[in-house]
Amino acid sequence: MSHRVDIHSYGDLSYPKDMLSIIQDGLPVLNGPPKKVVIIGAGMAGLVSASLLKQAGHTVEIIEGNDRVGGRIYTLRKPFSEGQYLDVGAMRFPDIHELTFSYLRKFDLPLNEFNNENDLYYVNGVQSTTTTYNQNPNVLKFPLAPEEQGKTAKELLSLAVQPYLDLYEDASPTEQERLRRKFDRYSFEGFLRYNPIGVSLSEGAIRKVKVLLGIEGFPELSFVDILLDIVRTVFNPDLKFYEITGGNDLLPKAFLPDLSPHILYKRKVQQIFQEKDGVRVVAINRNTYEYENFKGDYVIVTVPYSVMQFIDIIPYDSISFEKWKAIKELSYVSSVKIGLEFKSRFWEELKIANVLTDIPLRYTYSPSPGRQVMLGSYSWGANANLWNSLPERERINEALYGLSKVFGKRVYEDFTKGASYSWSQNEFSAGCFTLFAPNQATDFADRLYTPEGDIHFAGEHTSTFHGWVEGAIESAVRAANEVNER
Ligand SMILES: Cc1cc2nc3c(=O)[nH]c(=O)nc-3n(C[C@H](O)[C@H](O)[C@H](O)COP(=O)(O)OP(=O)(O)OC[C@H]3O[C@@H](n4cnc5c(N)ncnc54)[C@H](O)[C@@H]3O)c2cc1C
Ligand SMILES: N[C@@H](Cc1ccccc1)C(=O)O
Repeated sequence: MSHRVDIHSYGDLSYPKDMLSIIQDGLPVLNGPPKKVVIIGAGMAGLVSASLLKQAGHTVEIIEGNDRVGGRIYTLRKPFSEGQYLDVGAMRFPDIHELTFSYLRKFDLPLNEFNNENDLYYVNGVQSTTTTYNQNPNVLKFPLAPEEQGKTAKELLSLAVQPYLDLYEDASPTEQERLRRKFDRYSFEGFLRYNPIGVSLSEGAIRKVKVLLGIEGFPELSFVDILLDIVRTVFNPDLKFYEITGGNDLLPKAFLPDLSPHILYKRKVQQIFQEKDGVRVVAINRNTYEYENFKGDYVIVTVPYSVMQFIDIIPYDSISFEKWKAIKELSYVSSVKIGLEFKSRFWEELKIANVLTDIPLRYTYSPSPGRQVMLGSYSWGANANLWNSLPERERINEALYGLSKVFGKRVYEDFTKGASYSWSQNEFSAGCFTLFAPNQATDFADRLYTPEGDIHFAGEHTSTFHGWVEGAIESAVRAANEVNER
């Protein structure tokens, strides 16, 4: 699979070229009077759009429901020891995400490589190093058809999707859009079973692909979105991943010296009024439980559409039926992460850092040197919902038990403290990130991001990089440019 993730960007700015120049040189300072812009949400989309608009001379006010900036970039430091932490939200940045790296460099944040390599499979009751598996893929005992024998999950997936990629890879953006829509009706599982243009895989081969390429939790979701967002990034061995040394929350926090005076925390927005002279945002102040009004010429909403359903827009029909449909139907994936702090880095003795398994853990990532908090379990979709059934204490016990099957009783001897985070139980996201269901790319198309009246929309869900910080930034640059040009 090719190194570059194919890019189609919404709006009239090119990705990454136009967007990089805006990040580096600012928005064009237009000759109109400065505008008052209310921005809802202080995650990356809110922070980037606010910083660009402020730099271009506009007045910005950021209304944030939580008590911190960052949103789904969240570095959990309590209850871990001093200097220890777990990124329970965004944890890795692929080096092809040029907008993200533009900000990491702009703020001169210290980076270290994120070890994204899988060392061990524990699947179908079999433990095998990745090396052994690559030499003999049959070692994991998936029941395969004769012509599938000896093939890795990546080879099986290529059998099925390469004809689509061959069509797509060198096509024009218009042709790529047509192809995306043509295959938008397929779920990932559906494409592999009824393959419209390639080899249909056996049931055993489909399970092998789902488990080993991270789709097991949401095979019912869009083939096209999953292929672009996960398979060709997270499981792409050609990409290098990085993290911020000290925690990824240092990225949103880097905006604070400039934006702190403009952020109001613990204000949960409940209504947006579109009025003759602009917009009025009503929020409940979580300190005083009083309602507060914020007026502006325009508003940029960066809130995930999942929780956007708790916000009224008045008049209701001041935004289109199609936009309401997108807000009410857009698919969000759940995710649970479990952090376990240990006295030692015992996994180094076994030379096993990252594990991919079909037991409830699903993915285990060991921390970079100097850190003792392991991401004991990281799961998505249905696999995450399994963990949502457990109270915190049980989640930690089950995660330790799962790890002990790989790492032995050292897990219990060295364990000191743990914590879990479930994103579907977060009132400010009600999920982890967007992943289209079949037909949603076609159904929603441009409606996801287009402004309506004086309301503009940003956030990873309105971007072409669902589930990545890159998407939040891309959407923020687009939305800030839209407002700046009005
Ligand atoms: C578990 C997990 C793992 C991830 N891994 C990666 C990764 O490794 N690499 C990567 O690049 N990306 C990753 N992502 C995706 C990345 O974190 C997001 O795409 C990005 O942070 C989203 O930014 P945003 O500004 O669009 O939304 P958010 O960060 O969600 O910001 C929205 C803001 O709005 C606020 N808000 C919500 N409702 C209201 C309201 N009613 N009133 C006021 N404020 C409100 C929220 O508190 C939040 O601060 C991951 C996400 C999760 C959850
Ligand atoms: N950004 C997520 C990967 C992801 C993106 C989009 C959909 C699903 C998963 C991570 O790195 O963990």
